[in-house]
Amino acid sequence: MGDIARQAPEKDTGEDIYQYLLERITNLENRNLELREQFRQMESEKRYVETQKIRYERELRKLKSEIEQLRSPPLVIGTVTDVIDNSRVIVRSSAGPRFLVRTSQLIDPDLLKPGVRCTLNQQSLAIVDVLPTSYDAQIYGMELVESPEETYENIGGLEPQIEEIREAVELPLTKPQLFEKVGISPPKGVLLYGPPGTGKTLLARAVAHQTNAHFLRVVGSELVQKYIGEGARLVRELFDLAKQKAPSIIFIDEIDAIGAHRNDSTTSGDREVQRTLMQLLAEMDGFDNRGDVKIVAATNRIDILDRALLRPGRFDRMIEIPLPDHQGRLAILKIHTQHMNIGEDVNLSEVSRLTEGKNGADLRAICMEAGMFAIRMERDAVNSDDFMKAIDKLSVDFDRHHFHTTFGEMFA
Ligand SMILES: Nc1ncnc2c1ncn2[C@@H]1O[C@H](COP(=O)(O)OP(=O)(O)OP(=O)(O)O)[C@@H](O)[C@H]1O
Repeated sequence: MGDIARQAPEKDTGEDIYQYLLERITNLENRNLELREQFRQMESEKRYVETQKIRYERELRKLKSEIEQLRSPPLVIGTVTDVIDNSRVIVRSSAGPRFLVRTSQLIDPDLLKPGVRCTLNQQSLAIVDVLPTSYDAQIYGMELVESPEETYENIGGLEPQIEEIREAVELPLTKPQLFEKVGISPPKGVLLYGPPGTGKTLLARAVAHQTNAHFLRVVGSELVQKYIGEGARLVRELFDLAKQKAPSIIFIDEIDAIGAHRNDSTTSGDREVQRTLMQLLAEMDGFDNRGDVKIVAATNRIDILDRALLRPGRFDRMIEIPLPDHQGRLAILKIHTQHMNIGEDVNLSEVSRLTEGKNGADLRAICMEAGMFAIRMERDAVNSDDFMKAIDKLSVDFDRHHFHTTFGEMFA
């Protein structure tokens, strides 16, 4: 600035004025260049802030819809006992009492006949939906797969655990005569326990694949939270369906949601959980362990499980699925990169060394993210740098998620 504002020379010979103007023009040009550069930088900062804004808006929308979902009350199941007119019917709720309820205009009045099952809003008790009369596993969030595609080769590490589950679940299904000859009963239920994302579901699916069995998966928390008063009935239907589809493997994920130890069941939610657990124990007790239905359950919280579940004849075989060690992580990384175009500079052993404490699900995410970095750079092979960036990104995401969870819990 000082240069530009310099005073004109006192001696105003033509030569001096010419020099002065030339200098001034050069200074102004330099200044112009500087300002242009600053402008370019600010433009790019603006673009960066705009993309950040879009990202945060997207995240906000996602979190809002999650909150919305969490806030929407669970539905009560009922059976229509009487139809008064097009807008009013009498419904017996699954918890027992009968109500005169209104139906929404969205529901075809022809569908509402005595005996039809429907869902009711927990607060207003208005009919929200009509359930199909035929048994439909999917409405209860059950997953039924004829024979899953996962095999033991898709599991990295966990060799001793694979061996154990093969003995406890696969052998009794494929060679029951071995147990008869020796005169011992195979285990009834197998409990897989360990931190999340370590391959418990994967292992159960692989056993079902190996034995050509149907795979029936339910999530403990959904059994008791999705349809109030239905938990025990769902457990009964789950076992009926498993017998009907035998050979089959029932997989109960998050069993701690129904099998947590509690001292007093005072709230109605607790009683619901208790009823569901009692039904599960009853089904397991009335079950022939030489049959061709096997039960596998999984939990991240073995410490809170009710001891009743772990008694002989119930989940009496427990298999720990720990976080992978260096060799385990390397094996998992090899599985998840086997179809990727990996550059020669990638050292998976190094990636494994840098991902201590990560689980199988994280490692899969790192491989995918590394692939995304290569795509963004329009390369067709993934290089070492992509993996390093993916590890950094996943660690940041993990910390952010952890922060949100802890922060959320503080205000819950
Ligand atoms: N040991 C492993 N080998 C290969 N892939 C794995 C392994 N563990 C986890 N994964 C990957 O992570 C995904 C999630 O793992 P999975 O659902 O089996 O974990 P989980 O232990 O059942 O977790 P949760 O307790 O959260 O239900 C799998 O589909 C798989 O792609």
